Amino acid sequence: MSAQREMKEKNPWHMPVTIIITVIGVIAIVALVTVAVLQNRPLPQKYKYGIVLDAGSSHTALYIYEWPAEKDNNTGRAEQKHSCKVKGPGISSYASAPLKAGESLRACMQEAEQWVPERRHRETPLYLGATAGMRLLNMENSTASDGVFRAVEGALQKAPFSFQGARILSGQEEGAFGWVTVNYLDDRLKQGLETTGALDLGGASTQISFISDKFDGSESQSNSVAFRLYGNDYNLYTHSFLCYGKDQALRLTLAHQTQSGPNLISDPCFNPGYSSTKNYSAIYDSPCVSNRKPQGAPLSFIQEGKGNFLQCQEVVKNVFNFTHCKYSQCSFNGVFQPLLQGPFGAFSAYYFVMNFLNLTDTTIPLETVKQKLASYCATPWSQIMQQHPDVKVKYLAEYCFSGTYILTLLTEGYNFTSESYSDIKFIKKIKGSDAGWTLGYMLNLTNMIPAEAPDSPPLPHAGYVSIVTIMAILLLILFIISLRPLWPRCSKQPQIV
Ligand SMILES: Nc1ccn([C@@H]2O[C@H](COP(=O)(O)OP(=O)(O)OP(=O)(O)O)[C@@H](O)[C@H]2O)c(=O)n1
Ligand SMILES: [Ca+2]
Repeated sequence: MSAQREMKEKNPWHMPVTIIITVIGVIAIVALVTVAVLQNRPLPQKYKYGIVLDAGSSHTALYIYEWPAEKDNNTGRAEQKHSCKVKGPGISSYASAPLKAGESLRACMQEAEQWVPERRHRETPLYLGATAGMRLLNMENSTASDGVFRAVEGALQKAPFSFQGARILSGQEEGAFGWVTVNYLDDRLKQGLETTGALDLGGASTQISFISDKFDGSESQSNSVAFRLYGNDYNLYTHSFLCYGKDQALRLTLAHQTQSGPNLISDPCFNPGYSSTKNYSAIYDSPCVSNRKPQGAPLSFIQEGKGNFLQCQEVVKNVFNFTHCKYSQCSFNGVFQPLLQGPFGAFSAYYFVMNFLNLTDTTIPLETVKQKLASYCATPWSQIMQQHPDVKVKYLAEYCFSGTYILTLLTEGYNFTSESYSDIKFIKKIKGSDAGWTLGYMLNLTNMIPAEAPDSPPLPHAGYVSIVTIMAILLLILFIISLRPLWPRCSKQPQIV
């Protein structure tokens, strides 16, 4: 008993000095880790916002983007926080009542005031970009398009945001910014990965944009856009076909079918049993077809559906001109196009139409897709209406035409084959943000994509915390080992009998 007590007394771990040193050591290490971790902890997130109005030919939509405030041009990604569809038609339809174009935006602007925190309102940039509808109106009647711009500018200046102007995007910009959006959202630009081509189908124009290894811009400079993004150089091929959006293309096919000014056309692109009276002046009231209006045509004609996909395809082919090409290769209408290089993301009306037709799966062979579309086109109009009571009749009536137009544009126009068709993905959103030109447009105007790769901290925060903790534990172990001379030597000592 007394030997045991003696040993206890000699055990340095029971000596006050050792205990104090150990406690101080442990406290110092815990304090070191805590301070290091807290000091370098990411600051609480603050967000910035940007608003873009997409004034398309068929409608206007407002998009609100949000991104972490400290990381504008670094690692944070801008994301779509909210979107609002403006009620009514596109702003170009208000040519004769421009003030109404401004008024139409009010409801969505009020929504934007709710979605962007009030303290950020004044610094939030607001842009309006108009596309093919306003391009056509400007060609047709520039006074009217100026009037529409004045009215929408007046309405947007009243908003509490930092209005940065309303303008018409060039076709090149529309194509290029759509491509930037898709690749930015997929994180392909920052990581320097292989990029995705962008296919955008609107109501009045359509864009195709992709990187082709065979394209350096020299063969057709008007189709070339050069970028330096995150330290990588890109030479993008892009083309916008004005009048080849879905609605204008329908006018082109109707113009083709009404060349001789008949009272009745039997239209293979509409379901059997569909019948509608249309005004000649309404069809030809667009610079895309105005010069083709037949002389002495009656006021109106009756369009009757025949529902024949193959015949519809023949009618649609007529809107593409393949007779001339001054380059090594062309898509159509004498426009240069390098060899297709996928993958591709196809959005806007490509998605709306193919999604309605249940044909977004491109792993299905192209022949099967055509058969399914043929069977949709042959379905009686009464049955289609019965099956889709909630779909707008205008859209519903046009899906056979639209599906046929999309397949014809892709295969005959752009030269997609049965194999390369599967390189296309019909998409609406990427990681919660709509595919379209608006995000790319805002990123460009706010300089949010740097030309050079941003400097990033050598270690992410989690890695930093782990290393500091491991080092501190190692120090503690070292410290304990350094106290070894003071360790009790009793337990393993041979017993002397
Ligand atoms: N559920 C829907 C929604 C739209 N559409 C069609 O899709 C086209 C509009 O596509 P969108 O990308 O919104 O065109 P805009 O941006 O308005 O036109 P643009 O880009 O040419 O200016 C219109 O023809 C419209 O009839 C459709 O078929 N089904
Ligand atoms: Ca559009």
